[in-house]
Amino acid sequence: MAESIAILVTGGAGQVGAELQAHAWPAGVKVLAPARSELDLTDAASVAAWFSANPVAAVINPAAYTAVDRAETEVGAAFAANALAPALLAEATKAAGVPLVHVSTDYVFDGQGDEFNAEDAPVAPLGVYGASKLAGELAVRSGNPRSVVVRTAWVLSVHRANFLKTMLRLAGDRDRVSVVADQFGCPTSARDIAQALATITLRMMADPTAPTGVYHFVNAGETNWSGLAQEIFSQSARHGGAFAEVTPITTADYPTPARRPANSRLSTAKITADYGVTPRPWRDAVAEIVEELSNRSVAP
Ligand SMILES: NC(=O)C1=CN([C@@H]2O[C@H](COP(=O)(O)OP(=O)(O)OC[C@H]3O[C@@H](n4cnc5c(N)ncnc54)[C@H](OP(=O)(O)O)[C@@H]3O)[C@@H](O)[C@H]2O)C=CC1
Ligand SMILES: Cc1cn([C@H]2C[C@H](O)[C@@H](COP(=O)(O)OP(=O)(O)O[C@H]3O[C@@H](C)C(=O)[C@@H](O)[C@H]3O)O2)c(=O)[nH]c1=O
Ligand SMILES: [Mg+2]
Repeated sequence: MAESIAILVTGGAGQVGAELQAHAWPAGVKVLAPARSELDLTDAASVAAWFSANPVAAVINPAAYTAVDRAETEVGAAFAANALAPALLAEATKAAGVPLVHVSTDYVFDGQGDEFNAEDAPVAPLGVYGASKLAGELAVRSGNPRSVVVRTAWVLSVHRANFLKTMLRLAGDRDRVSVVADQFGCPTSARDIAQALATITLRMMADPTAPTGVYHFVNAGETNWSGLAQEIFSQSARHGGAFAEVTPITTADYPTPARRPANSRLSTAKITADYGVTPRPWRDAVAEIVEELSNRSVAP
């Protein structure tokens, strides 16, 4: 039997990391998802030791510090995970001669205008999280030219904490939820991102001349957080789950430590053209996640 090929997936307990582990990889591909205790991404010695003990054919890096508001005060932790760790992974993958596929965010943009942002639109993060993720992008691109940075946005899944699960929890004990209606973007299933990352990674492993650089991947269409909340509740109600009326409010009505972009829309034309990845509508992704959560909450 042929030996299997290993891929390192960081942040395996996160939303995207969990979906990458659950992904149906081709026979012969094995995913390694070490715990923090085995691989400390922010420690150069730990990263070097792990790579010398574990030969891999590619690295996918969804690990990140994702607490947007807390990052405003935990600047060191945000930059360690979001900028230093990608720099160390870029160095290690460059030395090993293998591709690095890194995950970034719409929060690198300041959210001017109302167009779908292309990959080369000017970046200007509004907060520490976005600034740390931008530093990570630059470290990846300069540290390993055989790399792809995939920016995504508004990630939803059955895993961990995310906006969808927060809304269902809030609806469990109140009839009405106030949600901002002046920040626009594209909700995205962590499962769909994992699929896109797998497609890119396998192609890069097979073809050293595969396209590199920055790509956007989000589900198709657009909404605002208030519209997303309404869709979550109407899907949930269909399954007999929690429901709340949504009161649309402005950003000014919902003060937070970190500023967020008013326009987070991302254009996906480039990933479709170069990698043949075509996102499904965001409502289909929401429906799948709400259904999966509602099946779980039904006692067997
Ligand atoms: N969530 C979102 O809405 C969006 C996310 N993104 C990006 O997508 C990627 C995936 O996000 P998502 O899956 O939601 O993230 P999660 O917050 O769900 O998971 C992040 C994972 O990274 C791990 N991690 C954090 N810091 C470190 C560290 N220093 N060393 C090792 N592991 C670490 C966490 O470990 P632990 O389990 O111990 O906490 C966790 O498993 C990230 O790069 C994020 O910036 C982009 C746009 C939107
Ligand atoms: C819980 C809640 C949030 N909101 C607002 C706050 C914010 O503007 C918006 C979304 O709330 P969140 O806390 O999910 O937002 P946030 O954590 O900023 O989500 C971001 O996470 C990072 C990691 C990313 O990379 C981004 O793409 C984006 O998904 O909704 C309300 O208006 N009402 C509410 O009851
Ligand atoms: Mg949040």
